[in-house]
Amino acid sequence: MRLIIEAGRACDLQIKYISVLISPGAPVWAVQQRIDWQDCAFMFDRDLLKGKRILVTGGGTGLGKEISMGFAAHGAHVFICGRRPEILEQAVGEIRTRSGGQADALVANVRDPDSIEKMMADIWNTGPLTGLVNNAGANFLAPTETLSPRGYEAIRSTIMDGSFYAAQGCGKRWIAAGLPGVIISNLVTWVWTGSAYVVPAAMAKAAVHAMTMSLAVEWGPKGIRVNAVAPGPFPTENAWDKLNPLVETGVGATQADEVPLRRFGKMDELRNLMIFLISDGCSYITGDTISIDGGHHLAAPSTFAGLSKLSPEDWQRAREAIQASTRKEKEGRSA
Ligand SMILES: CCCCCCC/C=C/C(=O)SCCNC(=O)CCNC(=O)[C@H](O)C(C)(C)COP(=O)(O)OP(=O)(O)OC[C@H]1O[C@@H](n2cnc3c(N)ncnc32)[C@H](O)[C@@H]1OP(=O)(O)O
Ligand SMILES: NC(=O)C1=CN([C@@H]2O[C@H](COP(=O)(O)OP(=O)(O)OC[C@H]3O[C@@H](n4cnc5c(N)ncnc54)[C@H](OP(=O)(O)O)[C@@H]3O)[C@@H](O)[C@H]2O)C=CC1
Repeated sequence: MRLIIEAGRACDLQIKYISVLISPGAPVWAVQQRIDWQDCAFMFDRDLLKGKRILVTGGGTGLGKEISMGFAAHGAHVFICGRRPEILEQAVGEIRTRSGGQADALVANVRDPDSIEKMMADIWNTGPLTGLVNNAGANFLAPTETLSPRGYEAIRSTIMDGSFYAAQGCGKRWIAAGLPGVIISNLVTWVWTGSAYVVPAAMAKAAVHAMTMSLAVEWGPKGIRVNAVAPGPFPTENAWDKLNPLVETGVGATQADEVPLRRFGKMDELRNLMIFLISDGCSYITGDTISIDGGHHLAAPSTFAGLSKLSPEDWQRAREAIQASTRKEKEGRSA
């Protein structure tokens, strides 16, 4: 909680500065929304994604919700999925209201291929998708020697299996119908650097990086583009609960001060890259993983290497804090 407040404070500073210019006295969230849409409107035509139908896995929270918001605001019909119906319904309401665009939610568990297949069939019943964003993710800090098979499996299956089955579900339908398509996976810069203490996530994201290059070649002749983005730190509630649960866990990966651009990423910046990559204007880019991290991974503090100073007692407290966050999430799940 402390660290979320810190991230919020860093964000507030930027927002306050701009709020003086735009709307003095407006609540911070309202100013933020107005700034977000202004920036997007300057960057792209608001009809850029008209006619597109895009699934964003894990689109009910965090980066997935923000990306979905950007697509819908540029004319796309977005579909979001996750395991918590209430969270998804809230997100759909927010996306429709803020973007003025179209959004629908489906409950699905990307760790389960049958659940993904059912979701794809349900979506295709109303028309084909034109794009997929593999965004659903799972992660928590832990010394690798303490991980149980179930802990490893939870992370690997969400990231690696989920991205594979979702890509395959779309790809096979596009190929059968002779339709083009676009796939973008949301990775992390650890695909190049690795990271201590989040080894299953670093491994699984690297696997999806390999899938990106491989499928770009296999499906390129069929008109299917496959790319990925590798963000640096963009603070979200869930990611920070799982990756920065204690005062002691504030090291390189989740800190802004060693990013060469000296700040966290902004949602608008990620949205702009995603809108570009999924649009027809980007038709000659495939097989690439594009970093969006303010130069973080090149300056080398972008991992959790600094956590080697934690004691076993610190790790126990970290584990309890992370698991309290997971328990809170689980209360809302129906899949
Ligand atoms: C340079 C960049 C900087 C920033 C990079 C940010 C990169 C971001 C990556 C992210 O993806 S952040 C996303 C965070 N959001 C989530 O993780 C949402 C989804 N999370 C979940 O579903 C859970 O948190 C889960 C634990 C991953 C899986 O849930 P599931 O219901 O399957 O789990 P459980 O039954 O609760 O646990 C399974 C297994 O895992 C063990 N475990 C859980 N927490 C810990 C821990 N902290 N340490 C060690 N082990 C843990 C748990 O004990 C279970 O194992 P068993 O005990 O049953 O053997
Ligand atoms: N925040 C950051 O700084 C960075 C994030 N990323 C990546 O961005 C993505 C989003 O992260 P972020 O927004 O921070 O975190 P969130 O936890 O907010 O997002 C993860 C989303 O995935 C969904 N999800 C998790 N497991 C499953 C599952 N089995 N089936 C369906 N949906 C699932 C969750 O919903 P539910 O639990 O309801 O199923 C949630 O909406 C992740 O892939 C992450 O690795 C990459 C680099 C940096």
